[in-house]
Amino acid sequence: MGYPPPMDQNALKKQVGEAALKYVRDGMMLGVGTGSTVNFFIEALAASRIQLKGAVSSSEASSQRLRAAKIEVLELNDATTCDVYIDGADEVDRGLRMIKGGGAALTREKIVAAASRQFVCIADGSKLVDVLGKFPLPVEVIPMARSYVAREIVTLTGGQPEYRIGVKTDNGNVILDVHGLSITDPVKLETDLNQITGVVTNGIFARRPADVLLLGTPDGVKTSKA
Ligand SMILES: O=C[C@H](O)[C@H](O)[C@H](O)COP(=O)(O)O
Repeated sequence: MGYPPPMDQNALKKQVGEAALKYVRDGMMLGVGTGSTVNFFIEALAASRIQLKGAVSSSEASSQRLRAAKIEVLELNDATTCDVYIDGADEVDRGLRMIKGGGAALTREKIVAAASRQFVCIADGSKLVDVLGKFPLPVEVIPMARSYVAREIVTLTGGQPEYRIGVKTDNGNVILDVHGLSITDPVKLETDLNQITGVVTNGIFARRPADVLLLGTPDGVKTSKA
């Protein structure tokens, strides 16, 4: 006996999900992301006494969880803006730029993030990287353009796009995951990929990075600001 057992990834996700409550106040319009880390945040929010004005959700899955927690979910068009957006990431760098979309929710996430005053990213320590791209980059594509877009991505990036078989986004589109990238200029690649006809959006969040990163580590939650 002596040393406590190491914290597993889920314990670290729970830790940051709970820590994110600090950024949420009564009367706020809250943007809510998608994924296992956000699910811990929704649990913590449901158990808290915080009375929101409402929430805007980035996926059908998160909307269901919010409603189950008796939190009113509004359309972004009705809410107009969100005070804070809380979401996870598949990778995040020290400039608080991210890769997102491992759960196929990237487009709605990017929209809600864009319409929010503050973006708080919550992630376990394994998500922190020096250079984005080890995690295959998700790109949401209009179904009929899939092969064309895949060829254009090869030409543009040299990466290898892989069709995420059996997955349809909440917007009715498909996902290409691009392997083999080392993204040294995330703003440029985010912009360039979005110029390919048939791309809805890609999972680089660099033009609108997070404002705050809460990183779960065995030594506690580490906070970084942009
Ligand atoms: O599409 C999914 C989202 O971008 C998630 O935020 C991302 O995949 C991280 O998910 P998790 O918290 O489950 O690691």
